[in-house]
Amino acid sequence: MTDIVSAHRTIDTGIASRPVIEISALRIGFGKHVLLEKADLCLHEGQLAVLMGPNGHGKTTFLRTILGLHPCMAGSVKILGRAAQLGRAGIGYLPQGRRVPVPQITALDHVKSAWRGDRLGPLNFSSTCHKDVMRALELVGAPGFAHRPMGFLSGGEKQRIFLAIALLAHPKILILDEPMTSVDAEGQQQIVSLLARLCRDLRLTILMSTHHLDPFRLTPHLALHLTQCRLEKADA
Ligand SMILES: Nc1ncnc2c1ncn2[C@@H]1O[C@H](COP(=O)(O)OP(=O)(O)OP(=O)(O)O)[C@@H](O)[C@H]1O
Repeated sequence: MTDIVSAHRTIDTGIASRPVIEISALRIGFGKHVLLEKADLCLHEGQLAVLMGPNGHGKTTFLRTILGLHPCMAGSVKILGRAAQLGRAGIGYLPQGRRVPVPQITALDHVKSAWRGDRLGPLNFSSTCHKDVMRALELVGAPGFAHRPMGFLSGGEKQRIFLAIALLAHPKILILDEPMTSVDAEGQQQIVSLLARLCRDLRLTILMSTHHLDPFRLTPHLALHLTQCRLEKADA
C-alpha cells in the first residue's frame, strides 16, 4: 500500500484540522490512456498545496476529478466527507485560461454577472448579491479597480477578479488551475500573498496547479508532483 500524501499537521491553535479533500487509490485517464494510478492524498482545512508536473501529464484532469467533473476509473474522492459530485458546492474553481467575454464590462459588473450565474428569474441584484460581491472584491483587494473595464486590467488584476468570482459562494476549498498564467512578477507576488492570507484568515484549503514554484516565492504546506501516472511529494 502506498503512503498517503498528506499535508496534515497541527495549525495555530494546536487542534488538528479536519480533512477536506480525501483521495484514495485513485486512477484517472481517458479510455486506455491512464494519467494517474493508485494516488492517495489528504488535504486539511487551512492548507495550501501546489501541484506541479510536465505539460500533458494530467494536472487539469486531476483537478477536474476532484471537482466531480471527470470520472474516477478506480478509487475514490471525498470532498468535505462526501462524494466529489455532492461536495462540489463547497469548492470555488478557477479554470485554466479563463477569458473575459465582454472586455467593456466593469470588473464589478463582471463579478455581479457571475453571482447571478444560472439563478432563475429577472435580473435582480439583491442585497445578498451586493454583500457577496463586495465581500469577494474586498477579499482579493480589488475595490480600487472594480469600476474599471475588464479589458483595461492587468493580467494580475484580472486573475484577482476571477478569484473573487471563485470566492462568491463562500467556498471551503479553492481549486486554481494555473492562476499565474499571463501575470507579471509583481502580480504573481500579490497573488501569492493573497492565497497565503486566504488560507490563514478564512482557513480555506487551496490546491493550485503551476509549472514552477520558485518564481512565486511561495512556501506551500505541501508541494506535489504529478508525472508518469504518479502523484508524489515534491521538494518545495
Ligand atoms: N477530453 C479529452 N479526451 C482525451 N484526452 C484528453 C482529453 N482532455 C485531455 N486529454 C489528454 O489528457 C492528457 C492530460 O491533459 P491535462 O490537460 O490534464 O494535462 P496538464 O498536466 O494539465 O497539461 P498542461 O500543463 O499543459 O495544462 C493530455 O495528453 C491530453 O491531451
